[in-house]
Parts: sequence; structure tokens; C-alpha cells
Amino acid sequence: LRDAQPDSLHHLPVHPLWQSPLTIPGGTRQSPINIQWRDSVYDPFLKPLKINYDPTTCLHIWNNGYSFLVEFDDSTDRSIIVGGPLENQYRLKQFHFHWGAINEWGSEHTVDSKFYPAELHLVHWNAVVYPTFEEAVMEGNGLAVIGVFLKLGAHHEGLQTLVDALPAVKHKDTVVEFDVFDPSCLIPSCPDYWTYAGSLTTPPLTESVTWIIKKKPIEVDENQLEAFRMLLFTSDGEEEKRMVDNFRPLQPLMNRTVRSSFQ
Ligand SMILES: Clc1ccc(Cc2nnn[n-]2)cc1
Ligand SMILES: [Zn+2]
Repeated sequence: LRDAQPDSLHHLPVHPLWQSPLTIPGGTRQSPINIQWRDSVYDPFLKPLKINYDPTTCLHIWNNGYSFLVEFDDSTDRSIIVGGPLENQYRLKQFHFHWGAINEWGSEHTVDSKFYPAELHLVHWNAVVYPTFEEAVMEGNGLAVIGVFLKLGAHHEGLQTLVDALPAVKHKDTVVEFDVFDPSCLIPSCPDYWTYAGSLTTPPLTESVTWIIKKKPIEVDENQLEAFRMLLFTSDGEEEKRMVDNFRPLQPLMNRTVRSSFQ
């Protein structure tokens, strides 16, 4: 399962992102993983996750050459999550997506070995304990990432405002102002989630993430997924490489249990 990349990808040039070690030497809690529903353990002590985002903390959209990030002003506690498996409150820093060239794959996590066409990650950091995001990235309880699966279905109104801005960040290292957006419109209202101790899935791959993976996917339509696939890994003037398949291969579960907030 470690290298669950669809084999059609094997003969493609390895994108620089994946030239980093597919597994970290000595890594015991790497991400992403397959979530085997029947092996997850219901934990009655898990609290509901509380999400409080202030839409005016939204700053801009940035194509960083791996994905497109929507970044937030994290200088105060205006956009935070608390509860769930978390011992502190965590501040929203950015959200981004991972997706495939076609609808058969694209998510980072899988559920019972099923890929979704895309996966949203909302990245938060523990500003109660750590003075900066950069320090939190290096600590076991430094980050909390909410994962939301995207599945092909109805048009998603909230996502469309984001999709409309993507042509402005087609090339790597371009940025566009994006000043009011409430990312909670991208999170299913169903409270059910899985949680496990993992890592970032791109460099620095640090084992600092408490993952909170929502059980229910959100629905987006084909045009909205295609808009993601129009982005480029490459800068303006370089030979164009479409930004697709920006997900890391599955990593071994090793000595970890995935807990569920639901029975
Ligand atoms: Cl700071 C940072 C670094 C890498 C990523 C990519 C990623 N890691 N886990 N999910 N996505 C997100 C934020
Ligand atoms: Zn991610």
C-alpha cells in the first residue's frame, strides 16, 4: 500500500515534490494513510470539533508550485478550531487542496482503499504553546489539519467564488487578493470524523500533525474539478506542466490506531 500511486503514474517523470523521500527514514507516523473503516476504534471521549472562522481574516490565494493556498491572517485568535481530539485551540493558517488528473484518484487519504477525486486540507497551528508557525511545524502537537474529501456531484456554490479566482494564479509564484471568504462553507455539517497522529505530506514532512478527517465528503461538479487541473506547476515562461496528481503516496500505518468520533 505504501506506493498506492496509480501505476499509470509510474512511468511519468517523478515530480520534484515526490523526489523527497517517499517515506522518512525512521518515520513512525507518516501521512497520508488508508483509513480502514472497520479497524477504526470509536472513542466516546472524543469531543465535537468546534470551528470558529472570521471570514475577514482571509488574505490572498497563492500558487506555490505544489498546490494553491488560501492564506489567513494568523496574528490573532480570530479564526480557530478547538475540541475534537485537540488539547489546545489551533489557529487557521491556510487551506489548500490535492487532486488528480482524472476523477479516479486525487485524494491523499483513502477510505477502505477508495480514492476521492480531491481532498481539502485546512492547516492550523498551536499558538497557545508555540510562538510561531515555523516552530509549531517541528513539534508533535504543533499542527492540526482538517481533511475533507471532495466527490463528483452537485455544483458547490461556496467553492465557486474560489474557482473564479484561480485563473489569476495559473502560474507558480503568482498571488491574487482574496479578502473575504469563510472556509467553514467547505466543511460538511455532519460532525463525524476520524483522527490519527500523522505528518505533513510535503516537505518538511514533519510528524507534527493531528489529523481530523471528516467522514462525509462535500460535492463539487466536473467544471470545478477541471478548474483545479488548469493550474500549472510551472512559472510563466517555462514549459507548461499541468498541476495534477499533487498527492503523496500512502504511507505505512505502523503502530497507530485511527479513532472515530462516531459508532
Ligand atoms: Cl506548512 C505546510 C507544509 C506542507 C503542507 C502540505 C500538506 N501537508 N499535509 N497536508 N498537506 C501543508 C502545510
Ligand atoms: Zn495538504
